[in-house]
Amino acid sequence: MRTIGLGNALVDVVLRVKDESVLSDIGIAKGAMELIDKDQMIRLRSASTDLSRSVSPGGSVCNTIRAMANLGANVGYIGKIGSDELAQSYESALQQAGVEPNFVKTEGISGSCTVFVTPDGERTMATFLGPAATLNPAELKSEIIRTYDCIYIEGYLIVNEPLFREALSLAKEAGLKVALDLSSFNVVESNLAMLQEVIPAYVDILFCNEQESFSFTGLSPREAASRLAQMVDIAVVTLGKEGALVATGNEVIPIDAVKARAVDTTGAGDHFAAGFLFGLSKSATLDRAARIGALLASHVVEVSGACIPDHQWEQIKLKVAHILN
Ligand SMILES: OC[C@H]1O[C@H](O)[C@H](O)[C@@H]1O
Repeated sequence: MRTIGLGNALVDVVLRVKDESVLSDIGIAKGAMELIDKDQMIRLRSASTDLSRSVSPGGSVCNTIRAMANLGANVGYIGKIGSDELAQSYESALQQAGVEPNFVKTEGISGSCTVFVTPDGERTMATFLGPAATLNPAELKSEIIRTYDCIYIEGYLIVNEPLFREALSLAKEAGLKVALDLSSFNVVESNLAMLQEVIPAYVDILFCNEQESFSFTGLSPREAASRLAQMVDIAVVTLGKEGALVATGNEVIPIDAVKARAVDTTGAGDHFAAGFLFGLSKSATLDRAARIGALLASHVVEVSGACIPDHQWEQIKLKVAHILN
């Protein structure tokens, strides 16, 4: 199964902060993602009293696609970047991982996400979309999309409604499976009606975490998983340390988390999705695919930022092969 990702191409600047007061100072709810403009981004970064900061390629779907490529999957990515150094390093990080990049390029600085990591490891994000926000439906190339079997889209794109709708209908017309991640509880709350319309109509595989599933259904995780499985073929509700629920038809399969010493939850859901989609691409059962997801999530939460270090992949691949066999 060849999978193409579509998302906001963003460079992450991960700031470890000493307590949650930073979040109330900047007015972002813990665990949420809020959009900010360039001036706000500059102000935030210079005002932040962070304990440490690191820069790495991010963007939710891009994290998933890069991790799938590191496992050896056949994957591509569509996103829009600027003309700065960040854009160059972003593109080469993808190429190095083996992703087929399909970037639309424009003038100016690339989008970036300021990720605040509090001492409990939770991440809260302030995103300057930059060029990513201007990716438009005409820039989606159907001749590229139709060479894939599955498209993976992030819920963050809902704010760009024409693009979001065009991607869904292009993919469906071309016979691709559509996988969607709900991205953030506040994105779900602000776009509930649209999601209620498009999910049953277009989506085959839905990923969300506990908060997002609650914002969408108002139900407990297990009830939500069952409800979502009435709308899509496969619904995955991730539960952090409690593991995940995978639902299909009338069946809900609980999946244990893989124990980890979590320092930063950035990219945990993205890596769960990577492992799960990789498993499906190898015709694994839902249980095994989700166990690969849990494995990848356990690795990424042990590092700062959303990138598992290169040297860990050989060992991860052995563990994945063990799960698949
Ligand atoms: O899911 C985590 C990702 O969301 C945002 O898109 C950040 O870029 C981060 O890497």
